[in-house]
Amino acid sequence: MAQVLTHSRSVLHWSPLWVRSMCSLEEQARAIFAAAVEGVQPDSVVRRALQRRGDELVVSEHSFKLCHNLHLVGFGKAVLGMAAEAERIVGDHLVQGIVSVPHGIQETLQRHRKLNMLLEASSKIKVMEGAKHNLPDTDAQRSAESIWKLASNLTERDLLLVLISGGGSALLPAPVPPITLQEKQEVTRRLAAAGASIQELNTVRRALSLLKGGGLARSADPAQVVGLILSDIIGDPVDLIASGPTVCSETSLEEVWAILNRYNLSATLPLSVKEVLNQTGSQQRSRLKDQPHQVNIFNAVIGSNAIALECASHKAQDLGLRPVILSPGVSGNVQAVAQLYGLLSRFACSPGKESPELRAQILKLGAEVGVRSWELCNTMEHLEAGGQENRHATCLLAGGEPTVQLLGKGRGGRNQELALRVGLELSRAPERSMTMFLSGGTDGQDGPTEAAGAVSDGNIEAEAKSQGLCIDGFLRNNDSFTFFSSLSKGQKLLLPGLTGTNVMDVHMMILPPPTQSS
Ligand SMILES: Nc1ncnc2c1ncn2[C@@H]1O[C@H](COP(=O)(O)OP(=O)(O)OP(=O)(O)O)[C@@H](O)[C@H]1O
Ligand SMILES: O=C(O)[C@H](O)CO
Repeated sequence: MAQVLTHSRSVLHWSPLWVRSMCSLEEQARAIFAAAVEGVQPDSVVRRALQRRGDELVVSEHSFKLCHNLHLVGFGKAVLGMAAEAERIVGDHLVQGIVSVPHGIQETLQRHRKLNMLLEASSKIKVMEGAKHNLPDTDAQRSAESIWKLASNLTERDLLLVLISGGGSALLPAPVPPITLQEKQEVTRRLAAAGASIQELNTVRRALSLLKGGGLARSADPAQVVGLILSDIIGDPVDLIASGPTVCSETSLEEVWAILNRYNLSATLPLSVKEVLNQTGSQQRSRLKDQPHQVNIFNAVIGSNAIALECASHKAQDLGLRPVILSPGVSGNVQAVAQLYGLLSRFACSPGKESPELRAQILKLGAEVGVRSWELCNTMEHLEAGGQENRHATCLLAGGEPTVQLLGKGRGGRNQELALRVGLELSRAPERSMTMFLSGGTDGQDGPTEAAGAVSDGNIEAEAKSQGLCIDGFLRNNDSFTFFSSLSKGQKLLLPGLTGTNVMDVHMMILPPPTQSS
């Protein structure tokens, strides 16, 4: 492409050629995001993971005998679609099922015409809604009791298929007596408000619950348990996703107390919680009085951020781009994540000329946001090779769940804030860059907003200025949704609607070959 910037970085000087090219990059970025989400739809993940071979059910090369002995339970935001597909696959081998799903989800899926995620009228699966606002409530507790009863009545000839996805912890509350639901909820609420991570939160939840931390699988013994898990936690830790009801974990009470101490909660815990956490090993064993010596459990992660990135990568290739996957584990402060993407764009803009300082800065920032140095080195190698090859644009893909420090009172989400911050990095970079950035939540909802995320590029600061919008002000107030809604009539927002799945966020940078970008 010829010279694309005619004079300065001001919006008034971007050539029509440049604007056209950016539009098509944006369309490509949106299509790649759609492919990432499509690849982790609840029905597609179940279809890929679960096969029928005659009277056998096959999951990741493991086969289980079917003889009208299959029982199904599920809990989480995506399990309705998973259950619908599982029922289509197992047919009349299904005896009964119960799924605990978010309040209002059936009506929402109907409204969005996601009919393949709904059960047939003749379904043998009972749908129980609960956990309004993602908080465990008495409806969810009733669902948990029904699920426990179903599991406890199984025999050794039965197969229990357990469908698990994010949001499952709130949808399967079963506090250890004498802890009440309100007390358990209060402990988790206070931990979350104090800034505890999901790993810390679920470690505590496991210790206070009858069904979490393998309790559900234990209650199903001697039946064979098969857990199919759609992961919404970085690294796909099966013992922590939905607090691991099918993973018999040895929760160390020291670890639980350490977490409660870390957030200064130990002294003010309800007495019932202290009582349960102070139980001796033998008291705990008698609480789980039917605890078997060996439980037959098989767990498989069937959908994850990494799988979404793979699907995105295939789409990018189909569109003629060079896909490079950075990491599915991006975490940490959104500001640091934005800086890292800004630096990677700079790196890609100057192949062969990058300074050792730039490389060192990238490695340092990467470590702060959960990206390992081998992932960064691998990515930089690909970016260099792409620069030398000089033909195709590179599509850099990453995923995870960064965090936003909420200081303002505006409306936004971590994806929109990230897109805005990366746009600013690109706008203020010393090199002219045609990099296009996209960040989106795979569930279709970014924070308390209607959008999943947004796209941005190095033109955003000038564009905002020409429309009287001051980016720094919006950022100070965590008001990224209001910003993107106002900018160019909301054209940069990503609005896929509710997707029915959730494997955290997808980040994407499309980096044109250096001759086009500098
Ligand atoms: N005004 C805002 N600006 C930026 N981020 C925000 C804002 N308000 C909330 N958030 C962030 O949005 C996140 C919560 O939104 P969301 O419900 O999409 O999270 P989630 O982790 O994807 O939830 P789930 O996994 O249960 O779907 C929190 O990380 C919070 O910091
Ligand atoms: O349900 C939960 O615990 C969270 O979504 C993490 O899996």
